[in-house]
Amino acid sequence: MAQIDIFGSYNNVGIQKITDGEYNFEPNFYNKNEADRLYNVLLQNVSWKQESMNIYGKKINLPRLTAWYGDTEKYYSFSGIHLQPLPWLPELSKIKEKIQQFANAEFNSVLLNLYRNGNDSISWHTDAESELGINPIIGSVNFGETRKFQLRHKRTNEKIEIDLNHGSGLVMQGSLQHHWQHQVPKISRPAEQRINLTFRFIKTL
Ligand SMILES: O=C(O)CCC(=O)C(=O)O
Ligand SMILES: [Fe+2]
Repeated sequence: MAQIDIFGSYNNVGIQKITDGEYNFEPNFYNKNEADRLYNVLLQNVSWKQESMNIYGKKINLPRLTAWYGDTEKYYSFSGIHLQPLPWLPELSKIKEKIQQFANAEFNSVLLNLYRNGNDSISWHTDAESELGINPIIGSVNFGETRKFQLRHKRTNEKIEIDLNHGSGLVMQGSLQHHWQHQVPKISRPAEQRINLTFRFIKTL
């Protein structure tokens, strides 16, 4: 298999069964017009916040803006941040319906990330918080700048890279969250803003 660099497979559209997990990538989840419209609606109407983390007593801003929407009785925490979801915006509910169909799964909340430029990022982590249960299904939708989404197997260090383009949809499922970490690294080239939505199902606590 031809390897361009340390990351595997660039040609990874559709359902991909990988070591210890699977994902489904659809670059044309939304057409250009619809993606353009949703990008603008979300940029303007989502309540973007600068959240911070406490690391060894120091307040560190996350390198991106975030927002959290969902069924209002759900509570969620990640990286030590406790959030109470905002009630669904109409456009977010519509995106939820569409990604539910694609993922063949139900979601009750969405975490949104706004990467303002190439300096914004999310570092290696899993979405395997206990509230999400065993083998969580995560539905991701992307607007704006194309950014690299990287997966890294925790044991074998195997790596996969997916370009998450404007209007794309990605579902991570199976045991993927337990065996693979993912990240969106910083880039040095000039970059426009990017909006990512990750839909999740949080079990009632
Ligand atoms: O921006 C992305 O594509 C990934 C975001 C992510 O991993 C997360 O919010 O947990
Ligand atoms: Fe994640």
